[in-house]
Amino acid sequence: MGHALCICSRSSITIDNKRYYFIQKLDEGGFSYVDLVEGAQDGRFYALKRILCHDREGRKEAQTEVEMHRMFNHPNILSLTGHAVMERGGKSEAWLLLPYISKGSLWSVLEKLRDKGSSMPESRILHIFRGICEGLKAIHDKGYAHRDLKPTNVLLEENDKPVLMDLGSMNKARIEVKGSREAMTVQDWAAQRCTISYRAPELFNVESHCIIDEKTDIWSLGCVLYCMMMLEGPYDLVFQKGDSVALAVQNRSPFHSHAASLKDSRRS
Ligand SMILES: Nc1ncnc2c1ncn2[C@@H]1O[C@H](COP(=O)(O)OP(=O)(O)OP(=O)(O)O)[C@@H](O)[C@H]1O
Repeated sequence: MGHALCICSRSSITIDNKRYYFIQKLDEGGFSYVDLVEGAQDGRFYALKRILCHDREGRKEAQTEVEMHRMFNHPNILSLTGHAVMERGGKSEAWLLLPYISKGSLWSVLEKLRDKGSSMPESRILHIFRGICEGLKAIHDKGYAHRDLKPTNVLLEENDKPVLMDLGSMNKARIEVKGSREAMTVQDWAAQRCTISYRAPELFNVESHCIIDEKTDIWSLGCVLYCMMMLEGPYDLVFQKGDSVALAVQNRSPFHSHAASLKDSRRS
């Protein structure tokens, strides 16, 4: 575990005895802030993800995210350069130092194409999709599932190599549900940690006696492929219109619901 962290000046931090300069804010996730920092020694850029831990459970979750990164050494899974825990005024933050991927997320690339009225060529879709599959396979081969695969959680390197990120929702692939209380716990967890428009149907209404496994990722993978082809996810419109994604996912095929929503939005 990382240690020896201090704030040396307003604009620099030290992790594992190495100093990093703050450059700019990059993004804000649902559970974290991400800043761009530069290594004082190596001159490289890194993304510093600061996860706010409100309680012991939050600290445990952040620690799990660190362990998930450490479990993999795969070209399609984001590696972890360093890690530290910062305690301030009774609150704690877990800091994850990650290699900075300058091209940003797959979603930002798709958004730009959509804004230009362009599309992604099939060969490019297949190249990116293959890399995502390889990263996912590495996770599944170790008996884990990502659980929050979506275009904003795939970073693209300059050569379009996809890198899976945000391992904060990852857990053991096989979850045996025994009884209604356990089913509700899994369902509530999924509602918090698995993005609604990419969430597999079995996580919306978890049955009292069932096995949840890595197939949840395969559902999300299909939604990501759809998004690369259509420049929006199959349930994005349903979500934007405020309709029930849970119903759309469980009762209708995505293509059907997407086509219906498109028709509706054209009518209005
Ligand atoms: N290594 C990186 N290189 C470049 N950008 C990054 C990197 N890590 C994170 N980001 C940016 O920060 C955003 C938020 O990061 P991340 O998804 O890990 O946070 P989160 O709090 O778990 O977010 P979410 O609510 O989407 O689950 C990403 O969508 C991406 O734009």
